[in-house]
Amino acid sequence: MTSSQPLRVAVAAIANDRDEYLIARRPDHVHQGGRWEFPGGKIEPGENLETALCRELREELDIIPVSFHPLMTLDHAYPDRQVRLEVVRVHRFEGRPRGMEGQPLRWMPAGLLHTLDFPAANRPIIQALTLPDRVLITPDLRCPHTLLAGLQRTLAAGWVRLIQWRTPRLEGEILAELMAQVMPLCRAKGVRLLLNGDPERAITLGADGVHLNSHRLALLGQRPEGLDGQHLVGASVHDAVGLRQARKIGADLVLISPVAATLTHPGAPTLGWSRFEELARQAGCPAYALGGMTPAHVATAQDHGGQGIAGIRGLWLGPAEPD
Ligand SMILES: Nc1nc2c([nH]c(=O)n2[C@H]2C[C@H](O)[C@@H](COP(=O)(O)OP(=O)(O)OP(=O)(O)O)O2)c(=O)[nH]1
Ligand SMILES: [Mg+2]
Repeated sequence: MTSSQPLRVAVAAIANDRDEYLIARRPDHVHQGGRWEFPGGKIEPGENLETALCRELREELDIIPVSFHPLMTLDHAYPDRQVRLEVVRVHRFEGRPRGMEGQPLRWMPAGLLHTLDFPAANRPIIQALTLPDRVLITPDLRCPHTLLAGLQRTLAAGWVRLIQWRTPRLEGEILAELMAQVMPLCRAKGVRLLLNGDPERAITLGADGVHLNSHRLALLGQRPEGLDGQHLVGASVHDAVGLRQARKIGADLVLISPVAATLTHPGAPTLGWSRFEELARQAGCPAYALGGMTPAHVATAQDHGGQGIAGIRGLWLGPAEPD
C-alpha cells in the first residue's frame, strides 16, 4: 500500500427504467485498465461527494444527475492503491449519455452485471444492485408436505426472489428429497435459494449458495471452498466482531439481528435501528435487518443503510408455527 489515506472515489450506478445500468470501459493504460466500471472518478480536494459526482458525470458523460441517493461506501486495498468507493444510485438525470473521453458505454441489465469483468472492489456494488429488498427465511417445520405447500403458495405470490432455507430439524435423506423438489420450483421462478447449513451440503444439494449461522461463520478462515462467484454466501451477524469475520471470508450479504423483538428468540436484547445502521454502514456488502421485521419495514431498513429486511413472519404464506 502506498499511503494510509484511501483515495476517495465518487461512483455512480446510473439506472434507467428498465432496471439497466450504465457502464463504461476503462482505457487500457490506467489503473484497472480494460475492465468495465461505473462512471465516476476521484473526489478532488475541497469537493464533497455530490459536487464530485456532478463534475465527473459532466466530464465523462455530459449528463446532470437530478435524483440520486447513497448506496454504499466500500474500502478496498489493491496491491498498488487503497480506494474508498462512495457509491451513489442515480435514478434520474438530464441529457443523453455520451462517452466524452472516447470510452465505450453500455446499458446492462442488473442481472447480467456479474458476467462482466469489473475491478475486484466492485463485487459488493453488483450484489447490492442485484439482490432484492427482502429475504424470506423458511419456518422451522418438520413436515416436508407442509413446507412444500407453504413454498408453493409463497412463490405463487410472485415477489420473493431470495430464500434462506432453514429447516434445522430436517436432515439426511429427508432434506435431500425435499431439496430435489424445492430447487426446480425456485429455478422456474428465477428465485435463488441459500441453504442454511454446511457449505459442502449446500453445493451437493444444488442450492445457489449457503447461509452461515453465526457459529459456522466464526469457525471459518476463508470463503467456503467450491462457492465461486456465481454462488452466494450469506451470514448471520449480531455485532462488529461477526461483521469483521463476514468481511474476512468474503460474504456476499449479511443478516443483522435482532433489530426488534422477535417471536423466534423471545426476550433477547435488541439492537434497535441506530445500532443496525452503524453495523450496516460498516458491512461492506448488502445488509438486511432481521428480527421482528415485516415488509412494512423495508423503507426504514433502507433509510438506515440496509438493503432491506429478512424474516419468516410477514413473508411466508403458509403455516409458520412449529409442528
Ligand atoms: N470510476 C470508477 N472507479 C473505480 C471503480 N471501481 C474501482 O475499483 N475504481 C477505482 C479505479 C481507480 O483506481 C479509481 C477511480 O479513478 P479514475 O481513474 O476513474 O479517476 P478519474 O475519473 O478522476 O480519472 P483521472 O482524472 O485521474 O483520469 O477507483 C468503478 O466502478 N468506477
Ligand atoms: Mg473516471
